[in-house]
Formats: sequence, structure tokens, C-alpha cells
Amino acid sequence: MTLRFSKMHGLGNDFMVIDGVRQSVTLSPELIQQWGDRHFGIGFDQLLLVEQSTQAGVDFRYRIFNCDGDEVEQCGNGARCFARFVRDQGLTDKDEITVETAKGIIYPKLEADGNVTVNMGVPRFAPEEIPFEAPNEALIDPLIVGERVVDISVVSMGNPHAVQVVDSVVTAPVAEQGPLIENHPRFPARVNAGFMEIVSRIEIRLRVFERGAGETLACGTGACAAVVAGIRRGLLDERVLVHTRGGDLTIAWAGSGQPVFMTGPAVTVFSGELAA
Ligand SMILES: N[C@@H](CCC[C@H](N)C(=O)O)C(=O)O
Repeated sequence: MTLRFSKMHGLGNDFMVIDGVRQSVTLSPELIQQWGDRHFGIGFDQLLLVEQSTQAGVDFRYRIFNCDGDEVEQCGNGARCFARFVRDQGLTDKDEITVETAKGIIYPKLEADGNVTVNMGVPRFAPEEIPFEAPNEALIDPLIVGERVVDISVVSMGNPHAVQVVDSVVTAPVAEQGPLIENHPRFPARVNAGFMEIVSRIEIRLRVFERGAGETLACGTGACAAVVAGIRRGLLDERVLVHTRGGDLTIAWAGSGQPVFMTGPAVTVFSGELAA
């Protein structure tokens, strides 16, 4: 039996995308690790599995797996690639799609210029919603990381993020602090660690050490979380251009209780099939 898949990316954050609507797919953490290996497999940061929705009135469900094999709740660059995939594969003819994720419904929209805008939902900050061990919700939490104390802002975009402001993304200690923050005991479900350089009130640079994948060239939910954290800290305006190592995203957030909107590209690199 063969399994058809597409290799896609959003700003270099790359995905293996599988149509689980027309194919039957059985996954295991070991298989995902094997396929995700960049030398012995296909190579990707995340695997995306497109399925039929379990809810009436919702177009699809999509599931997200980090390359370490763990299933996670949300993926911003993946959401844009999901939307491009279902259109290009003829699974829908809609431009505005509703899709169920492990943490609620999100709304991708295919734009006329080829970009995809996604309503990523309302960010959450309560420690139990991250999850983060803290006595109460705060804009900034000091976190002991190795020998240092780092000021982080915690944000859930469905998945957990810890964002810190740095002087420069070039010199930011991403490789040193990333794994320590990811696996910090105050984050019982681990966390994605963001390093944000403020360029102006409408522009930032961002690197993210992702939970379960290491540093990626871009992280969509990380960009949403960083902009939300920057707006709440009074550092940014409502619409921000985010420079990642793989390219640019536009993030917009009107403030408390409002959803975050993310706009950026989604690219298919190739389609293939493997013996399953
Ligand atoms: N690359 C993603 C996020 C993927 C999941 C993340 N590593 C997690 O474990 O929460 C994005 O573009 O948002």
C-alpha cells in the first residue's frame, strides 16, 4: 500500500501534509520520528493530518504532530499550509474554511494575492490555560533559566508560549536557553520559547525555539504570541510586521478578548508517495 503526501512550508517552517479524508492513515510516534528525520526520512518540523470534521458545520479537522512524535494543539504556519492543501487537492472549493483543531476552531481565508489569513482565535493568559505554574496571571514573570533570571510573558495561542524581549535576535541565546525554557519545570506541558527584538512599534524580529522541534525558521503561533505580549506590554501597535529567519508575517490584534489575525504565505514544495 502507498501513502500520498505533500511537502509544504510556511516561511521555511516545513511540513509533511497527509490527506486522511481519502486515505486511511495509521500513525505512531516512532513512524513520525522516522519520517521526520532529515537524513533518513522525509524531514519536517511538523506533520499535519487532514481529516473529516467531527462537528456539524465545520469543514475539516486537522491534527498536528511535532517531529518528536507528540501531538500538539495548534500551528500557525501549518494552518496556512492546511488551507492551501485542501484547495489544491480539491478537497474544498471554498476560500474561507472552518477547521477544528485540538484547541478549538480556527478560520483560514485564502487571499487573492496567494497569501492566507487565519483568524487564530483569542489568546489566553491564565496560568492554568498555558499551563504554567504561577500564583496568578501577570504581564511579566521572572523565570530562573540556568544561572540567569529571564523576564517572560506567557501566552496561549492554543499552544503554550514564553516570550522574552532581547536586544538583538542575532546574539539572543536561543540555542542555550531554548531547551532549558522548553523543559522548565514550571511548564508541565513544556513550552515554545520566543526571543523578540523590538525594531519599532510596528516591526519586530523573532526567533522561536519550538517545543518538540528545536529552533525553526519561523513559528506562526510564536509570532502571534510575541505580538500579543508586545502589545500588552505597551511596546507595539495593533498591526505588526514580524521578521522571522524564513520571511515575514503580518500579525494583527485589537486587544483583550479579540482574536489574533495572521497573514503570510503557504508553499507546496513537492508531492510524493511512500510505501506504508
Ligand atoms: N510551527 C508552529 C508551531 C508547532 C507546534 C509547536 N512546536 C508546539 O509544540 O506547540 C507554528 O507555526 O505555529
